[in-house]
Amino acid sequence: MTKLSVNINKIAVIRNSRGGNLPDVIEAARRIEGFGAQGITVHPRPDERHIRYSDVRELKRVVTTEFNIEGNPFDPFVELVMEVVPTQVTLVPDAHDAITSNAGWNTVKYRDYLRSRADLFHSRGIRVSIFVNPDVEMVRGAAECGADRVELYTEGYASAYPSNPEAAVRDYVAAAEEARRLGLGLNAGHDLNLDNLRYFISRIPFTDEVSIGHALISDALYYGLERTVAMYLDRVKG
Ligand SMILES: CC(=O)[C@@H](O)[C@H](O)COP(=O)(O)O
Ligand SMILES: NCC(=O)COP(=O)(O)O
Repeated sequence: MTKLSVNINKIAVIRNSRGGNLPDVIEAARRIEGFGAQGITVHPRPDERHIRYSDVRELKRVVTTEFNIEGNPFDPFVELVMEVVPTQVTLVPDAHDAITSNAGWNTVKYRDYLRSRADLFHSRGIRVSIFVNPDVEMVRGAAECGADRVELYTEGYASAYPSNPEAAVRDYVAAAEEARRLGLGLNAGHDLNLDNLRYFISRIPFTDEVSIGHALISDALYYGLERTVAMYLDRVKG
């Protein structure tokens, strides 16, 4: 079964636009779990433009499903994750000024660095996922780093899907099969949405988890949060 982890960054964006605590990201996380999502994802960025480090600490106290923290393992991020001890940490190679994640790791070039970070997180029992492009060499590299899972960066899939779904998913199927052959778990995320999600899952049914934020929170403006979570849960059934 593929789990749906809802990325709540965008709820924090709205809150931060006015100061105060509306909408309340903690209450939103509680409701999202109550509506059936199997995980909560946050991606605190160094400028704290959406999720703040203080949100992450508070969320740890209320999240009862899988808690996934994403980010580049700079020292302050590592300290936060080691303190909070989420279910999973997803290592993403974001530049400080990146608008959003725009590439996976080069797991060959950064093998020693990633391995040292993975060892550290494992020492607290935290599952480690490494964000990679759909490239079998990068999946093999992630295994060499000691990752438990890879997260396939699905922006390329999402942008190519409308014109040719079969071509869009091809590299992802190959990367996913390599991950499975190596005994790695498989996550996927970025720009997944109500249109492209079912096909992805139908082609890679052994996907362990998808993390979805931007489209899901946008859809919630049209359909409401409860109905939107239900619609995404329906899509991940394949
Ligand atoms: C890792 C990833 O794919 C991103 O989608 C990210 O988690 C979203 O971050 P933003 O909400 O900052 O765009
Ligand atoms: N790991 C991807 C994620 O958490 C959400 O990405 P997006 O749906 O906001 O593009």
